[in-house]
Amino acid sequence: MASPPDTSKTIKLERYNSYIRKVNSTKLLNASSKLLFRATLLIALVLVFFFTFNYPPLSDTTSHHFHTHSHFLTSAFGGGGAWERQVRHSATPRRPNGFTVLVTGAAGFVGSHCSLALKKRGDGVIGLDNFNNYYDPSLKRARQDLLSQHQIFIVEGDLNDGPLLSKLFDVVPITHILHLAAQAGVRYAMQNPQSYIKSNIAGFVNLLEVSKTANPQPSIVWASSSSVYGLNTENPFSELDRTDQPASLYAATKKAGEEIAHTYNHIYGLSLTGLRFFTVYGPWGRPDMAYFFFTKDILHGKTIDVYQTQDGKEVARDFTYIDDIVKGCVGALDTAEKSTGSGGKKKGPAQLRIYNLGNTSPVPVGKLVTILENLLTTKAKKHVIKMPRNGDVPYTHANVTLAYRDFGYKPVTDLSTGLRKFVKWYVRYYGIQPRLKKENRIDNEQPDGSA
Ligand SMILES: O=C(O)[C@H]1O[C@H](OP(=O)(O)OP(=O)(O)OC[C@H]2O[C@@H](n3ccc(=O)[nH]c3=O)[C@H](O)[C@@H]2O)[C@H](O)[C@@H](O)[C@H]1O
Repeated sequence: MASPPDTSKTIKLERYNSYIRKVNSTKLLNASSKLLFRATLLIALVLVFFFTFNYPPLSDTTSHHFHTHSHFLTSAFGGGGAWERQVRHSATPRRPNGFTVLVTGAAGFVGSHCSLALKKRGDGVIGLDNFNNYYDPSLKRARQDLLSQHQIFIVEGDLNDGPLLSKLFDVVPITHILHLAAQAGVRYAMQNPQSYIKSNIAGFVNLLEVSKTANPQPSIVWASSSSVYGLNTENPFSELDRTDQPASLYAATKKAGEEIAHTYNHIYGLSLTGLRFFTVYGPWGRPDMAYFFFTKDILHGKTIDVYQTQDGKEVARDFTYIDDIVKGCVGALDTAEKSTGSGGKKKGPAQLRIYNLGNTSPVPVGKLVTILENLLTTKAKKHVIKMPRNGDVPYTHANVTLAYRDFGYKPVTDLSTGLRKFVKWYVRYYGIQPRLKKENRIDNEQPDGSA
């Protein structure tokens, strides 16, 4: 009888094979679990990276945080970009201890003149302007060209764009803000009230919101207005007077600005200086102002409306020449103390100031017209009418004692001299050659209107 097959070997072989199968499946299991683990880790890392640097912000502070990262993102990836380089080049001071000034409204009348003055003395200047069409934007573009000839870059954007403002603070260490962007114009407020709320209230608050979280906080000088004196009769107007009778929405939004400034100074320690400008005029001025459109209308033989008060008196303004205003703005910046807050909390009381910047010698509008007629050697067609109830006030007259005391503000340009410079600029800019008297002919004037 054949011996039974030696199954022990078979069993061993089977056991060995099953062992090998187990080992292989364990190896396979290990390999695939390692692969799975690495894939999970990679996905987790990608998600962490995405949500850290790209998740849309939920709030302003987040957006500030977000923009810090997004800035990090661009620079981390070497994405400094042409825009950031332009901003930095424009904002870098060229003098020891120079300022880095954000000038809002830099394509505007006062903003462009101040930007040039600050840049020429070696401060860094970065402009912000939305180039709106309240008046002919081509004039704003022409001012922009003039500034770019002096290496001043204007960022095209709106005061209400929080992320953009935060980004600017991320890109350059702004030490001062000269806040001149606003919806100006006393009479226009009756046509477009919302524009005054958007720019003069919401825009200002947005700028203050970004400033309070900046580290370090900037010192802020901003444009208030002589119109806050409204229907006051005590003159000359003093900063110590009550100012609770605004005659226009424009004036009310500027007055509100002064109260908002007090609040952000009190809570967050922002250093704030308000400047009450008195009917500023000069080369590169605003076409919506009487001295400007009177010039245009006289040259084109159009009738002009010369206002009188309700009781038939002459209407007067303390017309202030742009070069004097620029000195006032720079003086206010130079004497502005540092803000005392950081990270949205104040460490101590901060400077809060208000100054009149006027010419201290009001002139009736009729006299302004006479000066223009002489300069243009053209008789005006005048329509003398009662001042419409459109927010206008009978007169303004500035007491500038405080500005003189604190930063040596001293206006030196009378209306005749200032209007002569304005007319010289006007006829050159618009390519008009009226029958100007010899002394008014264009001679050695600089492109920016300075003699
Ligand atoms: O100090 C300010 O804070 C303001 O100044 C400026 O306002 P105003 O002083 O009203 O200047 P402006 O309009 O040039 O009228 C000049 C004179 O002409 C009279 N006027 C005006 C128009 C007209 O058709 N006829 C006329 O007689 C008119 O009654 C007035 O007496 C800025 O526009 C304003 O943004 C704000 O900055």
